[in-house]
Parts: sequence; C-alpha cells; structure tokens
Amino acid sequence: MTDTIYAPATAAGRAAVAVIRVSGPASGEAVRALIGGLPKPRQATLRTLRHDGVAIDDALVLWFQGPASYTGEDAAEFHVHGGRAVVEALLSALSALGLRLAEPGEFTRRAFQHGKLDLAQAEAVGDLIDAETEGQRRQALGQLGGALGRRYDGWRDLLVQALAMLEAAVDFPDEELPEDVAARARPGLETLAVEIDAALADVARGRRVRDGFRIALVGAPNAGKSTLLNALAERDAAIVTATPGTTRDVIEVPLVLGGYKALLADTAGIRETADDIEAEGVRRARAWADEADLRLWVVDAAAFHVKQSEHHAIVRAGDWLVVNKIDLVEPDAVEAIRVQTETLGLHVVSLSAREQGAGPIRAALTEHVVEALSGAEFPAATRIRHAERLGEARAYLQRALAEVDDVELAAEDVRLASRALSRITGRIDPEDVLDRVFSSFCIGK
Ligand SMILES: Nc1nc2c(ncn2[C@@H]2O[C@H](COP(=O)(O)OP(=O)(O)OP(=O)(O)O)[C@@H](O)[C@H]2O)c(=O)[nH]1
Ligand SMILES: [K+]
Ligand SMILES: [Mg+2]
Repeated sequence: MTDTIYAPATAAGRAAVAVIRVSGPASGEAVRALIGGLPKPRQATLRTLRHDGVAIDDALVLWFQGPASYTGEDAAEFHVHGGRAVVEALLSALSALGLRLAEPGEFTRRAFQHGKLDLAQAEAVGDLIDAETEGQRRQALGQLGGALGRRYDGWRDLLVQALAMLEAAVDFPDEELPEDVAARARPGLETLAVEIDAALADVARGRRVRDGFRIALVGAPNAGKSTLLNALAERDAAIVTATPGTTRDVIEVPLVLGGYKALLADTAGIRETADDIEAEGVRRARAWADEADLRLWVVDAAAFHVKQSEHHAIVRAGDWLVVNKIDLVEPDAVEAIRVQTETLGLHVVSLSAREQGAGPIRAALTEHVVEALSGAEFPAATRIRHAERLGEARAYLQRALAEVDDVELAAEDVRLASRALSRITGRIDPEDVLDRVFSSFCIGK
C-alpha cells in the first residue's frame, strides 16, 4: 500500500499564502476529515479546516481525483494563510491523520512513476524552480513541455524501425522475406548517425544555458584582469593593486548577459614564479582557462611584446585579445598589436578598463554569449547525464553500421543504442520492439 504524503509546496517563512500538498490513496479521507466532505474535483472551494473540532484556518481547498493530478494519484491542495503557526497546525493535523511528510522530490518522483512526466521532464521541474535567468527559464520550460524527450523519441523510433527489419531477418531467415530486408535497415541508421553527430557537436550548449557560459580572464600579471572583472561585475569582487601577482585564487562572478547566465573568472597572472602560493594560482588559472568556453586574453597595450607569446598556448582561435590600458599608448599601438597577433585568429578589442570600465566590451560580449547559446533546435542535452547516454548510443550505432552483414550482432548493437537513448527519458519498454516487428511486417499473418 502506497503511503499518502504531505508537504508544504511554498517556501518556509511568513507569507500571504502557503500551499500544502497531499498525494496518495488516503488523500480523499484526509480532505473529508478536515472539511467534512469532498469538494468538486479541480475546483477551488473555500472551507474552514478543522481538526479534533478545533478550527485551523479558512482555506481554499482543491481536490484532484487520480489520475487527473500532478502525481497521477488522488491528491489535494490547501491554500492557507502563510503564517508559521497556521502551517504548523495543518502539518500536525495531517500527521495525526496518519499521513507522512514527503521526501525531497517525492511528488515529482510519483508523477514519473505514474507516467505523468518522463525523466527529462522531471529534471526540468527542478531546473525551472532553480531558473534565475530568462535563458534558464525558457530551456527548462521547453524541457518540461517534452521538447527534449520528443527528440529522443524520434531517434528511438528510427532505431526501433531498423531493429524490426534486422530482427525479422534473424528470426525468419527462411520465410518469404524480401532478400534485402537487413540491408534496408542501413539508410535509417545512417541518417540517425548524421543527426546524432550534429546533436553531439552541439551538446555543450544546453548545459551552458543551465549552468552558465564560462568566460576566463587570463594573461600576464598586471595586465588589468581584475580591473576588468570588477568593471564587468559592477562591484569590487577582486583586489586590484599595482603589485604583479596580486590575484591568486580563481574568483568567479556570475553575470547575466542577454538573459543568459555566464560565469566570469578572474585568474592569477601567468608567469614563472618561485612563490609556492602564486605557482598554485597559476596552475588553477591554466586549468580554469582550459575548461572555459571563451578566454579573454588581457594584455597591457604599453607593455605588449614577444615575451607574452608564452600566453599563446592558453588561447585558441576564436578567443578574444583584450588590449587594455590604451590610455597609455598612441592609437596606432593597438593596430601594431593586432598585426603581431594576426595568425592567432583572435577577436581583438581595445579599451582602458580603468578609465572606461567595461562599456566598450559589454555589448560585444553579450552578443557573443547570445550567439553561442541560442539555437534553432532545442538542445539535445542539458545535463552531463544526457550527453553521456547520447555518446554511448552513437558508439553502438557506429558498431552496428560496421557489422550490418552480421545481422545478429548489428541487431544487438541497435538494441543497445536504443536502450541508451531510453535511459535519458526513463522509458524502457522492449515490448514495443516486438510489436513493431509484427505490425510492420505482417509475418505469420
Ligand atoms: N593606466 C591604466 N592602468 C590600468 C588600467 N587597468 C588597470 N590598470 C592598473 O594596472 C594595475 C594592475 O591591475 P590589476 O587589475 O590588478 O591587474 P591584474 O592583471 O589583475 O594583475 P595580477 O592579479 O597581479 O595578475 C593596477 O594598478 C591598475 O590600476 C588601464 O586601463 N589603464
Ligand atoms: K596586480
Ligand atoms: Mg588580478
């Protein structure tokens, strides 16, 4: 017998309204005990909640008869005045009625178990609650609406179709099947491989929308990295001094750029040093920069020379060269640096972070992030879990395509690929493979 659970759905503390949710087979009984009857399902009804003859509060009561509820079970909501004592009194009444306080995520878990949400949608519930930027909100809402699941289901359908053909060739080799039934699986699998490759190339985007686009400030000591960080963050997050080697720890600052979350990191100036602490800072700087989506290589316009070429190794084509301190140089100095670094394929911007702040680069940086994170298609992955399963499916598919002459091996790999995709949405039902075999081939009549 399933427990009936209860929990506050709204945050703890004083508020105008608090919502307490109940779900499970004894929900109806609990509602009856508190208000003396069951209101019409899905209709907000004003009633006085009473326990042991004592009034708790006047509340809006919503009764949901399963499966037409969030969890798919019988469920109810009580909208009470959001005072601590009111909420406490209702929670103890529910406990006294034999209900149990829900575990974290238990309502959504039940919704998944009753087929109300797939696994990716259940994850999206959490993402939507955590969303702080427009980009996060839009992506979570799309995923909750099933956008991610639909992509995987479409791919899985292609796999199941191919599997149906391969399995027919395995199970009924001597029957009146067309000669080339196994070969007919190939084009579908090839199309799928191309689609998954495109999705894998784009696999970081969804995660970056969710977790933040990572931008590293790197360069020589005293180039002005911390000055630029503070300007972009609009607060004194990092210490700025005239002493080279000031920054040691990586200082991460969250930013919202064009509605997307970005994570900007100030790092230690990179140089050879005998100082243990600074050397560790340099190691961390390199590591963070290596993992970042974009590196801003900050250089001092007045002190740029070939010695800084050691920093070439940290930046990649498409990264930015930020020529700072232009207040100290003639205008043609920037052009000279541009020419010197031409072969690196960097996007060159120039400013005086101390005199102008971040104004000269904020708009371009925003545009870069928006360009990188917006896409026509819903991303194929918003978490590492999705990306891993997708890569796994692609590897099985590769193997299946290589061994299409050995129908049995190919079928097994297609089955494994399909299972990897199923794990993303949590739908694993091998029965539908057999259903497909018989419906699409009409074997056995
Ligand atoms: N003239 C001028 N000075 C600047 C500019 N930006 C920064 N500075 C100065 O350069 C010095 C070093 O600045 P920081 O921001 O600490 O440089 P950093 O790259 O973070 O240095 P480390 O943390 O030591 O690697 C400070 O004295 C800043 O005031 C600028 O645009 N023009
Ligand atoms: K400094
Ligand atoms: Mg610094």
